[in-house]
Amino acid sequence: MAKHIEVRDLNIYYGSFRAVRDVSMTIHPCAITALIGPSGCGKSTYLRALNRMHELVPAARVEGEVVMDDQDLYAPGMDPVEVRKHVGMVFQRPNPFPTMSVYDNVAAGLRLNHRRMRKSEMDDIVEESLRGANLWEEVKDRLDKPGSGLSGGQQQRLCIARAIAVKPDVLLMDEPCSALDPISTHAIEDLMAGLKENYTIVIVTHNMQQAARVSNYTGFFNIGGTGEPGELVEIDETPKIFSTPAHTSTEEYISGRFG
Ligand SMILES: Nc1ncnc2c1ncn2[C@@H]1O[C@H](COP(=O)(O)OP(=O)(O)OP(=O)(O)O)[C@@H](O)[C@H]1O
Repeated sequence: MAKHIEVRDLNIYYGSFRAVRDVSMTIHPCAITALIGPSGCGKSTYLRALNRMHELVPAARVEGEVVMDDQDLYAPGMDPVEVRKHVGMVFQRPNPFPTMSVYDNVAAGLRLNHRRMRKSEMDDIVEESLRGANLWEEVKDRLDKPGSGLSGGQQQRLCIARAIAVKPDVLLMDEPCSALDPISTHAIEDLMAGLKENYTIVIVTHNMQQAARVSNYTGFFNIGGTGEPGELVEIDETPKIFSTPAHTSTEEYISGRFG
């Protein structure tokens, strides 16, 4: 079930370096929120803080709150592994497990998460996830073949199927189309449009046309200068950000004057 997220005063560090300063935002359920901004402004760092992946980097830490439907993901005692089950992630480069079959790639998370599951039940979830990722028709006759044998766009949809198989509430996507050709990009964008009916989706993208095409809300991040932390300049409904943003720097960025 798609969840509402309230981020409050998030500061994100790598050791003593503060990469992201004081971000607060509302992330709406059943909608796509795009994060845009120049290189190094902390978009990916911020995205990884939303499912507690940031802390996997040695000496990395986060201050502030990420409240998902009243539950602070950073509350004491909250298990980060449990958080990552509810907040799934799709990365820039398709990263299927190379030696695993298409089927096993989708089943991998389920096998980790669930106690015993009947084969027929597993088959159903694998099919449902591949259908959900718009890939079933292309792979249903090669489920036992290696996932690495698929095209780049198919591999990325396989990774999305793997992410949704465990039924997360939120899907984080870090530039999911940057390694893909235009046709595969189009397929992923179509897929996102369908997925948002059931998920809260946050996507980092360098491609402003993509943000404008797929997202309902857009957040613009910027950075004061080298060594300075990234900050959220503004977030609003996407048409508003791309037509009448509140800040000059947003207008300059989306019109291509920097970044
Ligand atoms: N593992 C790390 N250790 C130390 N600093 C890091 C690490 N990863 C990122 N940073 C720094 O944190 C800042 C934000 O980086 P981040 O990758 O989040 O930016 P970004 O906006 O996603 O950039 P891009 O658009 O180029 O992917 C940068 O100054 C970067 O050098």
